[in-house]
Amino acid sequence: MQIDVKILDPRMADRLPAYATPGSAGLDLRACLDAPLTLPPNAWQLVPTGIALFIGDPGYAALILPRSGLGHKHGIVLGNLVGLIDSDYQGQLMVSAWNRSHAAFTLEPMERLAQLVIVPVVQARFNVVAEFAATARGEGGYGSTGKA
Ligand SMILES: O=c1ccn([C@H]2C[C@H](O)[C@@H](COP(=O)(O)OP(=O)(O)OP(=O)(O)O)O2)c(=O)[nH]1
Ligand SMILES: [Mg+2]
Repeated sequence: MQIDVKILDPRMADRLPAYATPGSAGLDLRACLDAPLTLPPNAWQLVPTGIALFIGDPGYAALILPRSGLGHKHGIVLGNLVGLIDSDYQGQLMVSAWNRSHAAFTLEPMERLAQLVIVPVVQARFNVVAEFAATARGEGGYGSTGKA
């Protein structure tokens, strides 16, 4: 599929998100910063990416996810845990960078900070009923099927 993109910071012109390998699901997003940004332990900050996407089709959305290496090795994850980009959003993609570790971490300008995944979406309509059709599970949850 094709998605319209705006380059909001000229430095992004030759750094547009790209799939690193033919099988990649994620597109890396960069920290479009003018200077290094140090996040003390347990600090978070909204980081611009320098680009805007317009997905345009309500049958799709984008998710912003942490990068595994940064998250596991340095504790740099997302302040909102997962970012959800609506198909009608046209503003700059922003990444809430959260340093959940006990050590300060410095983000360098243009460093790959997080990743974006395009996903299909179903918009549901609700049908109000008094009773649901019976199922084997019914209202059972939270371990109701046993341990083994
Ligand atoms: O990590 C994120 C999460 C969201 N957004 C943008 C795109 C999204 O479409 C919009 C709104 O996000 P969301 O609906 O999750 O936030 P909200 O707090 O419910 O704001 P709103 O009232 O604008 O819907 O903000 C980002 O740029 N980065
Ligand atoms: Mg919202």
